Amino acid sequence: MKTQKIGFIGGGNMATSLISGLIAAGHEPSSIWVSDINSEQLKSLAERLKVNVTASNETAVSEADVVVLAVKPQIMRDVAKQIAPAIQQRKPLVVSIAAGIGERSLSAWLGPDIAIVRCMPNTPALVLTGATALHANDKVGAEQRSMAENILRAVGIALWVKDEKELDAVTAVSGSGPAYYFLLMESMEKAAAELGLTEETARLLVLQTALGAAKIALESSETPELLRKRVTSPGGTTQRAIETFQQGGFEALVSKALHAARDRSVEMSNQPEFN
Ligand SMILES: NC(=O)C1=CN([C@@H]2O[C@H](COP(=O)(O)OP(=O)(O)OC[C@H]3O[C@@H](n4cnc5c(N)ncnc54)[C@H](O)[C@@H]3O)[C@@H](O)[C@H]2O)C=CC1
Ligand SMILES: O=C(O)[C@@H]1CCC=N1
Repeated sequence: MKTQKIGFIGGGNMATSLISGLIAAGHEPSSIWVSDINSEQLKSLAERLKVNVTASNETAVSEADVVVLAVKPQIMRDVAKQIAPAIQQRKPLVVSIAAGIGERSLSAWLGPDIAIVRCMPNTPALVLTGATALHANDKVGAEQRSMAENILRAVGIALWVKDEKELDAVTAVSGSGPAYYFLLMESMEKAAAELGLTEETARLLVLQTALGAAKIALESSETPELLRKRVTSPGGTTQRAIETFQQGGFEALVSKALHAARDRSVEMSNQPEFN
């Protein structure tokens, strides 16, 4: 894997996370190419990460065994059509991280017989704690599957899903998920301030508690429900808070929010510009 040449089309937030992770995992910066229309972004990537940069998407493709499409979904069609001749010539593995763009659309834009892996990463990739789900089209061979998996594994966990449709649920759970936890952190910090704690104390207690809860849940063989019950002394403070959450419809609201995100993902993939 370490000798694979990887071309990133788009060098923004997610691409920068992936590239940082790949380099931290031992991938040679000299075998990574990044193209972007933003010259400042390219300059910063070249200086900080010592990767090859270019303003030409075709050049990034022509150097690569794996091409990672990391531009916004809204411009994916134009970018894919622009690089299609270079892709057809080289036939690299194409890995797309764009939300809502289906393999059928990518395949139509890039031309026939292209091995495509579509995936949904999340922003904790930036701190090497990402969660990504991947799906491969029927042109992807075993070696290419492990190439794609290795790229995403460099920034966290990577799991395959059988059906491309599952990526809509994945988007609702882990793609958007960091924002849900941030919302809970924001709300807890505000409430802690109302209870008289300083901003700094509130922030540190909320963040360390989130980290501790995630760590204990990951390291324990017990379910979150059981772990919650362990914190909840009968008749105590936690019980009072949990009852307040449940009386306010917390679980139903979480379910409604995830369904709404999943439905939006489906809706986005049906938009004319995504097809
Ligand atoms: N931010 C998130 O939480 C997640 C984002 N994604 C997906 O990752 C992709 C990238 O998102 P971000 O990195 O957050 O966006 P970003 O805006 O930080 O990066 C996109 C980059 O593409 C560049 N670009 C624009 N037009 C271009 C062109 N014609 N050719 C080459 N480069 C061009 C921009 O200058 C920018 O640097 C999106 O498709 C998004 O759906 C996936 C999972 C999570
Ligand atoms: O909000 C969005 O549409 C993208 C997909 C997952 C995270 N951000």
